[in-house]
Amino acid sequence: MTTEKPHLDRSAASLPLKRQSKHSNRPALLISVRNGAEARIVLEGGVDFLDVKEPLNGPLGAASKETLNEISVLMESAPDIHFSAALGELQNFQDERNAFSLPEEVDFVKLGLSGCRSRAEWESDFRQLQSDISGLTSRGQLNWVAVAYADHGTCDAPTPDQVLTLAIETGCVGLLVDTYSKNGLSTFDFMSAAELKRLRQSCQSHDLFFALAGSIRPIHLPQIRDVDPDIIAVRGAVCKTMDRTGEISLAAIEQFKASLRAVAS
Ligand SMILES: O=C[C@H](O)COP(=O)(O)O
Repeated sequence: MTTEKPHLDRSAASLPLKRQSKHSNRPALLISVRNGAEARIVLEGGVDFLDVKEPLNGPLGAASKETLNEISVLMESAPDIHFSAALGELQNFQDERNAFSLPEEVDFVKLGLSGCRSRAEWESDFRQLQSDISGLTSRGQLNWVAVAYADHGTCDAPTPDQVLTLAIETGCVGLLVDTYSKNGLSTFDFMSAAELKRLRQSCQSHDLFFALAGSIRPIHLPQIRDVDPDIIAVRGAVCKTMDRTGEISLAAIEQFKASLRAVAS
């Protein structure tokens, strides 16, 4: 079992978070969990960001209020680990709005933009939602992460460049590139390392962090080293049999972290 100390200080979540992990010569690690049992395993394995989502509800499927509350209690004893929550897709949020609740321990939120590209008002809807959610939470400030889908063409989402512009204009703290269709294809099946690197550089010049997800596997780590993201975000890679709808395993976390260290060294 690794006892590696998480190296991001949640008290510094107000940023600049970008490049905080660089002294360790590897990107920060985000792992998405779906319940308290998985959160315990991830906290034991060591992580920089604990993210909560329900994979059966979509790539950024929101978890239930009960799950978020259960994990919030665990996060009280992990003050140096960032806590993020997926809120689902902007196009569905109105339906879910009445049931919406966010524990105040959550530092980062992310929302998908599938179905938005062909809607003229998607940017104003995003802004409106940011402001509505601030009003619905007891937190004074939430850190928003804009999500670009590498397979935007298959889910009618804005392009990564359009999402980056939105992120800059709406005060997001970071940009996450992920995949919408969790069907075995990875971000690298849709975008080259050079394209991702260019996005990372644009993020850097606008003081945004750049996070990379999308069925990332150890085989992608050499390309990822080239891209040099601030954060690598995974779920499937640390699940038993690498099935993101399955259970997270401590052995898989340790193996993935060992691969990360090997590529970084
Ligand atoms: O936020 C990141 C996602 O949970 C990544 O999930 P995945 O590795 O199964 O594509």
